[in-house]
Amino acid sequence: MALDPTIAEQLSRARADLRMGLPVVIHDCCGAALAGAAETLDATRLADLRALGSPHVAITARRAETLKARAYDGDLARVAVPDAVDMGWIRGMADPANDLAMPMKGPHVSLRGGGADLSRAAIALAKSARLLPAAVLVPVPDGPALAAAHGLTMIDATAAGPEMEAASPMRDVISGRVPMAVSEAGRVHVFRPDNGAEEHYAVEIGRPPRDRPVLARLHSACFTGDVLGSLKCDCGPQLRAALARMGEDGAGVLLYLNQEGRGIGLANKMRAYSLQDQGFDTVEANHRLGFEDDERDFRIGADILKRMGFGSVRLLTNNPRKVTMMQGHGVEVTERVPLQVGLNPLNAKYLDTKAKKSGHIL
Ligand SMILES: Nc1nc2c(ncn2[C@@H]2O[C@H](COP(=O)(O)OP(=O)(O)OP(=O)(O)O)[C@@H](O)[C@H]2O)c(=O)[nH]1
Ligand SMILES: [Zn+2]
Repeated sequence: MALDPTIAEQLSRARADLRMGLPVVIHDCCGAALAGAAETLDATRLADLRALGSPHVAITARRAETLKARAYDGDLARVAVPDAVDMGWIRGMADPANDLAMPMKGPHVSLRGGGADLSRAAIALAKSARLLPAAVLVPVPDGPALAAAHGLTMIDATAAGPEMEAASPMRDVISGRVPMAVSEAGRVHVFRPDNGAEEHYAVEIGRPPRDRPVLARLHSACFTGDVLGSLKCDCGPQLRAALARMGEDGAGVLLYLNQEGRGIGLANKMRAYSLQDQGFDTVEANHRLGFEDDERDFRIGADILKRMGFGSVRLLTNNPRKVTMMQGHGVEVTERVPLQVGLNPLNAKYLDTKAKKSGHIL
């Protein structure tokens, strides 16, 4: 029936559940598990999980490396939750905040064999909910019965994998005129993905012709830099310089993509900042949290540009990866236009790390 939620809709519900601390049922051909996010599960719900069997905590191989836990499943590790531990232990497995002050005591017992697909889906869900990429799972004999009995969201891991990998169709919801300091001919377009994820915005300056390369900027949201004027990064000055340049030229398009913290969300970015205060650089901090260096989905930017009718761009960026990604997703980059602004004593090391480890051109 058309009223039945699609897998994309079920995943969106599951993200909301996990953010609230409510476990979800994940199943595939071979079994089922009850899964909660390590960040949000509480003691009562952990007790509920324990009443059903022996839980394990699933963490990414990046996080496992820091904890010295064996990642037998390649990209992830499933670590048995000892009987005597409480939620503090589970949070310690997921959150590196106290790694240095109070290291987690091993040895950690990693599970081996038996398949890790349900754990993989649970980590991917936690990550896409912008939580720490770690989940607590307990195998259950009859997933559908458990979900029905308690009104829990149920996810088919086999369908969820490809759905989470796929780019969600984006709707052009509305646009409105916004006169701006850099140009009175400003217009903001709002794009909404079908899968219930964040909206993204396109700021169009003037009326750039669609049949010629447009001056374009893909700007990833940075609340601290864009709004607060943080000196830890160069985002605020880059945002303003890009808009100013488009204003001077009389035409351009700036995509404001809600991919805060290179796609890990503001809470996780603040966790990364705390680690940076402990001496780790921007890339190491992401890894200790269990993330990759850059978790952004660059297809979103390419899709929005194409939907607006732009097939080729002069891209304002210092990041060669953005150029490759645009080309790979059907947007021709006729020129990379450097955007080097906002260097200050407090972000010099950060920019140096981006040049050395992430290939940015200084
Ligand atoms: N995870 C994480 N994200 C950060 C950090 N500092 C800034 N960001 C985010 O990084 C994104 C900006 O990415 P950058 O790498 O500065 O720039 P870029 O967009 O890849 O490249 P340019 O086009 O040259 O600016 C924004 O989403 C910021 O919120 C940090 O230390 N850790
Ligand atoms: Zn920033």
